[in-house]
Amino acid sequence: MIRFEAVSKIFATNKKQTPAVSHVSLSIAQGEIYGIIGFSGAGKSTLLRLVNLLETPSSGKIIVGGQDITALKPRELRRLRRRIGMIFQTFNLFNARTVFGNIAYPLKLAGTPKAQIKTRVGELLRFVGLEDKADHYPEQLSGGQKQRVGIARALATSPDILICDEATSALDPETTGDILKLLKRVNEAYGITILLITHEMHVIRSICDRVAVMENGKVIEEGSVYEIFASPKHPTTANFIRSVQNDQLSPKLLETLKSKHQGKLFRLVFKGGTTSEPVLSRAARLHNVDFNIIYGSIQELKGQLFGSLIVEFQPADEPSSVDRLVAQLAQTVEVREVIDHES
Ligand SMILES: Nc1ncnc2c1ncn2[C@@H]1O[C@H](COP(=O)(O)OP(=O)(O)OP(=O)(O)O)[C@@H](O)[C@H]1O
Repeated sequence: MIRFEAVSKIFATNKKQTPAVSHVSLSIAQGEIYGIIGFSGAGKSTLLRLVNLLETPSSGKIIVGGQDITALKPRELRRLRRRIGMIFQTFNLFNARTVFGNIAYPLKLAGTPKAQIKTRVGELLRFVGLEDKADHYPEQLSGGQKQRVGIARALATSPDILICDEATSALDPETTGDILKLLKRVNEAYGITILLITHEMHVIRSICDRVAVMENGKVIEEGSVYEIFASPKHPTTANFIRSVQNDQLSPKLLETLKSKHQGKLFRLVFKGGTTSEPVLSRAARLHNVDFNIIYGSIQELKGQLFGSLIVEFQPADEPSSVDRLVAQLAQTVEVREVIDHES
């Protein structure tokens, strides 16, 4: 659906060259929700804006729906842009137009007859849950409601692709959750491919199928959300994951735990189909070791379990039983003893 082939974008200002995007190659399949994550300045916005040619690439090809868009004539480009809806962090609504007027705007531009506009806007208002707000002005709406209007407007011309530029970054956590659910519904109900950029890993975890991690204009890691969460390869990716995992011990917390617990501490990392309880309790019973789950979390991600626990093992009789337990657990989960601060 969308393919970047060795795409670069260099901004040239006052004799200074800024390579915002460097040799990026990516493929986004039809119907997928694809996330691009990175810190500020990584090049995410520039990459997103290349999809509808709000920026033109310095080199490389961008293929959308089988067409190399860098070669489009102005008229074809206008047609392409109608197939790509866009929503923004700051909503970008027209303050002087009502909610109805905002959503109707792209349809008016496309020359849609009045009666058809009325029907379509009505449908969209129902879809985003704002039927009662048609005559309100943006300043009378909350941030979440404004973004719903932004989404309805972006969907007005029935695009195949929706691109989202930090669409939830200005919203509180609860409203963020509602907007993410709405985006998921957009994807499922209309089969629209969604490409979003964010600096928040929880956004990726909530709705994306695949993710690319960007740093200094480059894609440093790419894959399914599960693969990336379960086995991050790049330290920046691991940092993003830590920001939502809440299973890392600070040196201070480790000290406190060690002073309270006499047994050995182990981190058990669960990936894929293993479940925490039966694996752990069965093995502990077999080897006559008491266990105590101290810290961590296991969660479901894309239908698979994933996460880690810090567990204390205390042998009921002989100390070597802990070694045998660890050897058995290591066949199904990753096990490592927690001795010092974990980096
Ligand atoms: N129009 C421009 N002219 C010159 N430099 C630019 C321009 N737009 C972006 N840049 C530079 O390109 C780099 C990438 O910027 P970009 O906005 O794409 O990153 P980002 O990951 O989206 O960051 P943020 O989340 O802060 O927007 C930065 O160094 C930025 O300063």
